[in-house]
Amino acid sequence: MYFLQQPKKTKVVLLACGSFNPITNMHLRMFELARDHLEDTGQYEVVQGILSPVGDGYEKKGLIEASHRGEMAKLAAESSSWIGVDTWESRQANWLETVKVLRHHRQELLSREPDTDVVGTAKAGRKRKRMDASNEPRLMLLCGADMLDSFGVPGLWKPEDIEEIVSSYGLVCITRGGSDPEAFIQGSDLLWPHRHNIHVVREWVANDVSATHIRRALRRGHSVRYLLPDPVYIQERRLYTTESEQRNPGVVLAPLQKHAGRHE
Ligand SMILES: Nc1ncnc2c1ncn2[C@@H]1O[C@H](COP(=O)(O)OP(=O)(O)OP(=O)(O)O)[C@@H](O)[C@H]1O
Ligand SMILES: O=C(O)c1ccc[n+]([C@@H]2O[C@H](COP(=O)([O-])O)[C@@H](O)[C@H]2O)c1
Repeated sequence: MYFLQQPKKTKVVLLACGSFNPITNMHLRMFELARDHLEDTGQYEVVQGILSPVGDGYEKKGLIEASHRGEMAKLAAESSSWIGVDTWESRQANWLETVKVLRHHRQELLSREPDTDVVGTAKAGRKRKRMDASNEPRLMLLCGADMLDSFGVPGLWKPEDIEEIVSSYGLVCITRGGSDPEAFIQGSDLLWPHRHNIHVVREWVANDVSATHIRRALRRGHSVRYLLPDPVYIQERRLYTTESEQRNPGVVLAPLQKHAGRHE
């Protein structure tokens, strides 16, 4: 009797870059949606999710210190067994293009010491062994549809960076009100050749919670409970009140004008 061998699943690590100012329930939900979608194809096993808050060098209007954003993200991720926060990006002195953040994390994955690959006896001690490229998990960028749309903003992303992201890494994009990722890919000569590397995940439960809405509610003294994982950290430090917004008064990086519709 012959049994068909199950093809080996590709292990995937999802990386989400963004302000997370502050982290919302939807930021965490993106990971769950992406994992279900990829694993439903039968081809992938999602093994890790990484939240990478952008550094202070991003200087976006209303962006509070990376230390606070990172801490809130860490507290939020405590509820997950597979999503974590990596502050490497936010600890860099200057803002970094997303492709550089991806390169860094791929390098980290390559030099990671997986338990299964540890060789040597107790006497010899643990011996470091580099993971070979064949069992290296694949790193993919996770984003919402507005971030995909931003690829089309002239001068915002370098075309060669976009090309590298979609060809060498791959993209998982969660739909978001007001964006049509399929139409965007269809209309882009840069993305179309790499369409098989771009996974569009439809979020059927319309959920357009955004950090902008949360910051606005906080400025007005309104409740943000159930929109984000832990409002206590914010309340105790009086973050996102009018006074705390003075850190980057009026600063909107030229590239960020893409957000003009959603940001005050
Ligand atoms: N409601 C949502 N649906 C789908 N994707 C989302 C949603 N909220 C955030 N994202 C995605 O999460 C990532 C990080 O987003 P970001 O930190 O900019 O959050 P945001 O809520 O859009 O913030 P802001 O309102 O300050 O622009 C981006 O890829 C963004 O597209
Ligand atoms: O790499 C780029 O050229 C690039 C251009 C614009 C934005 N990004 C990244 O996209 C993310 C956008 O986050 P946000 O909160 O401004 O929507 C953030 O992580 C930025 O570093 C990256």
